[in-house]
Amino acid sequence: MDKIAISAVSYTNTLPFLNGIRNSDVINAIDLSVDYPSECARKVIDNEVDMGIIPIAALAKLSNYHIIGDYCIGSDGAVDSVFIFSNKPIEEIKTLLLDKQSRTSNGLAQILLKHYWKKDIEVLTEGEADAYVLIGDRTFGKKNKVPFAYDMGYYWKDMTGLPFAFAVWVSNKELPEDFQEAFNHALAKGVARPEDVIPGLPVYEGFDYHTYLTESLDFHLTVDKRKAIDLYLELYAKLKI
Ligand SMILES: C=C(O[C@@H]1C=C(C(=O)O)C=C[C@H]1O)C(=O)O
Repeated sequence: MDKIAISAVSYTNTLPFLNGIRNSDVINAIDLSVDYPSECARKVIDNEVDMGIIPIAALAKLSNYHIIGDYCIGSDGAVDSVFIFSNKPIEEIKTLLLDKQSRTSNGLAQILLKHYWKKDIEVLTEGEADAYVLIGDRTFGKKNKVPFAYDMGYYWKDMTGLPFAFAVWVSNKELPEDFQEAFNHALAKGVARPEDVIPGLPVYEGFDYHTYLTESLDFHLTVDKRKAIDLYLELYAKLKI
């Protein structure tokens, strides 16, 4: 059988998964690329790959998809790498710049602004704005340096009482059952030892990888995270985007 083409997120949050995959025989059955999340989504949507860990917002664009395995990039409250950063309090912002690398958090920011902060703002994809969305490693250590930082995992939990799944493993076609099992087993091995990926990572002042990987991130795709995905997709569908 041809190798299964997979696009994985290129951020630290996915390193435990990649560690599990690379230390398992499943690596011989796949063709792996790493991309930023919106590009992972595009590759799965355009059928350039068979599977990826893709932003949940992209599920709205897939007519036929299969969630693979029991893991996700998620959090139960503050995640420490998905923010709205701003020079003024969020109550005062009028414009929001989106992050080209994101899909879920771009939608989440708009959901929170509408339903949590009850604000109608203008959304920009280019140029200067009062506030901006930023995700992934580019946020590390930034929350103490920017005047206002809003962790979207925290505000989602405050609004809904639910944890959140930012990205899930998804295929755009039915994949063999034995592959799915082996892949899920590799992911399980990786997330059982997330701290194994820390040695050698770049240092960011005020950012602790151990806390991030073992406490802030929560890789288990639980029933409540699946509820959060359904609720997010319902609210996302009602945004004017
Ligand atoms: C926790 C994170 O979750 C992510 C956020 C995503 C998005 O906004 O589309 C997609 C994948 C994840 O990388 C992060 O990027 O820091």
